[in-house]
Amino acid sequence: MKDFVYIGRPARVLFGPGTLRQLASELDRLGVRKALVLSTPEQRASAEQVAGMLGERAAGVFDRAVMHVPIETAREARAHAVRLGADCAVAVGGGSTVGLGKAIALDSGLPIVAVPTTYAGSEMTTIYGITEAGLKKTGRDDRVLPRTVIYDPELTLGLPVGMSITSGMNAIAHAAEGLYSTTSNPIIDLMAEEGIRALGVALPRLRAQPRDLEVRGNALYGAWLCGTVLASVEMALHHKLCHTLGGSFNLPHAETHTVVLPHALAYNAKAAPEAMHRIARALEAKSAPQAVYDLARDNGAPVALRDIGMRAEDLDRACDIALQNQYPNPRPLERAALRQLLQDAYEGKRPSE
Ligand SMILES: NC(=O)C1=CN([C@@H]2O[C@H](COP(=O)(O)OP(=O)(O)OC[C@H]3O[C@@H](n4cnc5c(N)ncnc54)[C@H](OP(=O)(O)O)[C@@H]3O)[C@@H](O)[C@H]2O)C=CC1
Ligand SMILES: O=C(O)/C=C\C(=O)CC(=O)O
Repeated sequence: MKDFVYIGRPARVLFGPGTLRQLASELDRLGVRKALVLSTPEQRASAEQVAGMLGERAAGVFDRAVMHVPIETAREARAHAVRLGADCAVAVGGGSTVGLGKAIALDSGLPIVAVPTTYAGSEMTTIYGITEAGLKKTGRDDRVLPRTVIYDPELTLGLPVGMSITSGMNAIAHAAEGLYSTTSNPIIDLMAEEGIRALGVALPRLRAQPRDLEVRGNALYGAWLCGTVLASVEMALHHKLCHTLGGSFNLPHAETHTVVLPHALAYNAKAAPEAMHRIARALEAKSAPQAVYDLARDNGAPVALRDIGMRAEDLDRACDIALQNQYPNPRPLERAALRQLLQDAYEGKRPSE
């Protein structure tokens, strides 16, 4: 076994159908009086429902969360929280809404309670992202880690199937890269493999029965594990490529993860055989890159960058950007091979092994 460093972060997780009803007692535990409830404009009804459950303890609803947390929105939300006398924020939604909560916490230290409704995993991490003048800055800070996470599968029943599959693939990507991370460790590896296994089983079932609470619960369980992996070890080439494609070419987050992952795994396969073995074992398959590709394709998710808004003429530039400020990766980044990876992902080719 190699030497390693393991860091355990505080995590208080309430898990199960109906756990949202414990929100008020969680606020008591945190010693806070009034919560600002955050959501996207489209999920305002859920936020209103949560505010309704809190009664007088709801300071109000701020429904302007959007992807990648524009700094203007974060400032507006912080000002809103101050104006309403909120001493806590409750983020009800996916990574975009949790991200807005984190931006508030980063500046103000306000405690966050996260109620995730996708599988992105942000609720388990100290990673924040804020976009200013078109550039997304990310960092890690303990202040942004939600104090309590409520995984209530009832709230995910309405997550559209397509988004559920791609969001689940986003989670699998955290765990897959965690397994070959330069900072991996045996405890996090266990979570990574189990997270991939849980989602590998849940996603096809979820496609068939999107309103099955047990299946939704299994998917959230996998997402929790995969989010913990993202929080605990450094990510590699795959995340770098997705951040390039999302940040510079405005491709949709979860779909981009879905398309790129098989190709990033194929790129790293020979350099990380043990990780590939564990990913393949978790998905009950022989080849990790092919298994991940098949999981996406067979469940109706996009498999080609050209189908999610990428232009062929931008592939060279994407390759150049991905080569800058590289994330540590098991296989060194070679321009020609990386350009081929992007071409394969653009065309949606199934990896050859
Ligand atoms: N800091 C971190 O550790 C991490 C950060 N992220 C960040 O999070 C963002 C991506 O998160 P992701 O969750 O994919 O994206 P969003 O939060 O934008 O949610 C994705 C989609 O899911 C829909 N949705 C969410 N909840 C429901 C629901 N209950 N019912 C119906 N639809 C729902 C949203 O619809 P609508 O828009 O209509 O609300 C949206 O279209 C990115 O900005 C990414 O960088 C991702 C992972 C980790
Ligand atoms: O970009 C961020 O906000 C931080 C991390 C992630 O988005 C992780 C991911 O790519 O899913």
